[in-house]
Amino acid sequence: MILRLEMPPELVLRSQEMKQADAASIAAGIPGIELMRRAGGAVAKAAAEMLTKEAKVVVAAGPGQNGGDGFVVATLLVRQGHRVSLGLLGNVERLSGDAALAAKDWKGPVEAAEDLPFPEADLIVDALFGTGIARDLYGSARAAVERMNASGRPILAVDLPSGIDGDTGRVRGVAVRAMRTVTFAARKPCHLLMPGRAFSGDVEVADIGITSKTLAASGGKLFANAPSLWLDKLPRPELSSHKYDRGHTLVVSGGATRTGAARLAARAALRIGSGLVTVASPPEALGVNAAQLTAVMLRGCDGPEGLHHILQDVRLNALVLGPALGVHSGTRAMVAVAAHARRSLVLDADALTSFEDLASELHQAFHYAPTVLTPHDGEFKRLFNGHPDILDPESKIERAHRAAVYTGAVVVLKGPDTVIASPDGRAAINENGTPYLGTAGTGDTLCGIIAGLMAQGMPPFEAASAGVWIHAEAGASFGPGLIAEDLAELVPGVLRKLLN
Ligand SMILES: NC(=O)C1=CN([C@@H]2O[C@H](COP(=O)(O)OP(=O)(O)OC[C@H]3O[C@@H](n4cnc5c(N)ncnc54)[C@H](OP(=O)(O)O)[C@@H]3O)[C@@H](O)[C@H]2O)[C@H](O)CC1
Ligand SMILES: [K+]
Repeated sequence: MILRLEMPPELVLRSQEMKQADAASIAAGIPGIELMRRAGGAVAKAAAEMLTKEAKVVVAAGPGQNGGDGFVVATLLVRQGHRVSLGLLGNVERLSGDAALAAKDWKGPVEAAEDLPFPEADLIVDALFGTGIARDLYGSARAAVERMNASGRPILAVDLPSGIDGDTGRVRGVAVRAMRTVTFAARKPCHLLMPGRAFSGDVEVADIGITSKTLAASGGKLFANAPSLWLDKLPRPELSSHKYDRGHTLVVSGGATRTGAARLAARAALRIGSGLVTVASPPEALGVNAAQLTAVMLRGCDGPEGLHHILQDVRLNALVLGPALGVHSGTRAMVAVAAHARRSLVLDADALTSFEDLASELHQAFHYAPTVLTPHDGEFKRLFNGHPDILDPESKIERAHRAAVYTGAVVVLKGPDTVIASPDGRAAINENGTPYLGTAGTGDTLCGIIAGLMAQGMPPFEAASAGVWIHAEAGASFGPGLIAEDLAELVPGVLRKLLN
């Protein structure tokens, strides 16, 4: 992993934002047809890398500008000596704008997409649909995609695989399974969100002359989660700093038979650099915890009143609440005490599901307590049951964003494509997840990492984004056989790569 500090965060643009960037570039003097020629040129270059001379390329073009790109690709590949057949969904007279201009450059026959010989192709170029897909594919559009996939031949997708929704990554009925995708100027959410990420294959971003300034003016709040987004805010211990400078994380433990989650979170908080870590344990679990803790300290904590008493110590500046606390009013009362204590909070598991059907109690509840919620899909659905305005959006980014605005907390909506959303509109999509993290207790470890970063002063959005990335990187560095107990011990290796 080569980390260059000067690398700016990678912007991800939604379809509408991309259209604005297009228009701004055209207004700044780059004709649309020139953008299309550059886009097609980038695809043709990628295709040529995948082909031997004389190879047979089959280009499937659609009725819009994505199809226009396809005409450009076909024209260029013929000039490079390849055998190219092009089929169009719809008829060429109905093409408009730049696509019509691109079609004029194509000197070969325009076949019907339905008749294209996909099985004979050395390479199929998918230029049916891009960001303009407006509904589920049906009829001849659906048939073309199904025949492309059935051919078993390698497919190079233009901008994004046809049938994938650019903003949500969802399959609109059926979608092309591409080996490779060439997109333009910036990646779209579908290249990072599942299943769009899987359908896109290897994604290459081609520079077609749209400046980063134009992109930032058109988008600017959606990012790929990577060190470039938060490395500048990652705590770096100074020689002079001592443990009290690096915060004090408090993890509230469950009852005598449910204490492991708190210890996993506590160990992770220590490993990520929290100066001190304490487990607040119910009296009946003190013995169990004491027998298994060393550098992590231990205090008795009897319910919400006990927590209120402990929090008189203002040095306790970050809390983890939730894992194994139980789904009941006592847990809700603990959350209320923590929120009023104005410390950094990470709420997970039972601290979330205790508010099932009571999400209104979390409405704007965290103004004074920098808070991160870390639900997986199931917990999210239970927590916001009865809030269709939050649950309904098809976009995972939109759901997480609305939950963040509603609660006032940063929301980490976990999955293979975890989305981190802030109430201020920023969001990041994580893509270094590994299936090996799907084992008991890894969520507890993530809570500890995020809380430990906030204990050291990292703001909640950056702490959550960095925590998700570091957590996944640690899991991926271990691979098969990973169990939650391994994760915290793998954090130092990831920190070394980040901080050296
Ligand atoms: N800077 C850039 O990113 C550039 C992008 N380019 C390419 O432009 C496309 C976006 O082009 P657009 O025309 O907006 O959209 P599409 O080509 O993806 O498709 C729209 C047409 O498809 C029809 N449509 C939509 N859904 C369906 C469906 N389910 N079944 C059948 N037909 C469908 C739609 O017709 P309507 O009936 O909905 O009006 C449109 O005709 C982008 O992806 C890039 O590839 C530029 O070329 C270069 C710069
Ligand atoms: K496409």
